[in-house]
Amino acid sequence: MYSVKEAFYTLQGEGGQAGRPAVFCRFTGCNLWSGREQDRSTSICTFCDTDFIGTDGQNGGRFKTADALAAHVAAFWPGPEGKPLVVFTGGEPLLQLDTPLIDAMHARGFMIAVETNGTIEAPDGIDWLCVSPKGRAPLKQRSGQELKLVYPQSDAPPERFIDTDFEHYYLQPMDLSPAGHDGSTVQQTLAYCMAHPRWSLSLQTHKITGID
Ligand SMILES: C[S@@+](CC[C@H](N)C(=O)[O-])C[C@H]1O[C@@H](n2cnc3c(N)ncnc32)[C@H](O)[C@@H]1O
Ligand SMILES: Nc1nc2[nH]cc(C(=O)O)c2c(=O)[nH]1
Ligand code: SF4
Ligand SMILES: [Mg+2]
Repeated sequence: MYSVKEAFYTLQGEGGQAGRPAVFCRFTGCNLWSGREQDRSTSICTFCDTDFIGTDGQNGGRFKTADALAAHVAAFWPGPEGKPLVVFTGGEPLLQLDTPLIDAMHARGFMIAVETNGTIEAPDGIDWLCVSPKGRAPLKQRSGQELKLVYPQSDAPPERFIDTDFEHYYLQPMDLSPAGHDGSTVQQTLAYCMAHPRWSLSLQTHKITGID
């Protein structure tokens, strides 16, 4: 059984695939925060910008089989043009994404991208793995296509992650508004990138353009 908060067609907003049309499938639940505001400040991950509780979002639901969920996701791709892309996110997608679902998406011609916090080792077969380490959480998944660290995090400085094996290294400014703070972290982040040029800036472009 898979629990999905929401599924929708949009553009990937972040990282190395930013701008690319994709179907997003957001799984319910996370291992680093309950999703309840009263637990935010005492959680390992405190700055999350996402509602991942329940199955009540747009096109959300519970799916008994990998094939049923793959068919649901594939139905949002608009037609035969281009290589279809699905982004599995959450919550924490690696609590639910498994080999049968990977195989069912590949069987439908999809490239599979995943956004994970890196605390759970990824299954084989993911085509674009984005790992985004969180605070003091141990990093188990140390390779992939991109490491995309939200910056700044006092418990997770960029220096801690240079001994990993990713094709691309991004710093993404922390959006402080979900936790009720104002102020921009963009200038701090671009200054760090310019001083440490192994890192590139990732902006959350969907928030700039106003899409999901
Ligand atoms: C909501 S998370 C879901 C996937 C997974 N649990 C993770 O943390 O990578 C999706 C992406 O949004 C990023 N993110 C979450 N809250 C953010 C915030 N307040 N500012 C900037 N990026 C944020 C995460 O680091 C991650 O790269
Ligand atoms: N457009 C868009 N791009 C995204 N990239 C990662 C997202 C996520 O929440 O995982 C996200 C999202 O929520 N929307
Ligand atoms: S690990 Fe990801 S989904 Fe979980 S609370 Fe943090 S940003 Fe949100
Ligand atoms: Mg998001």
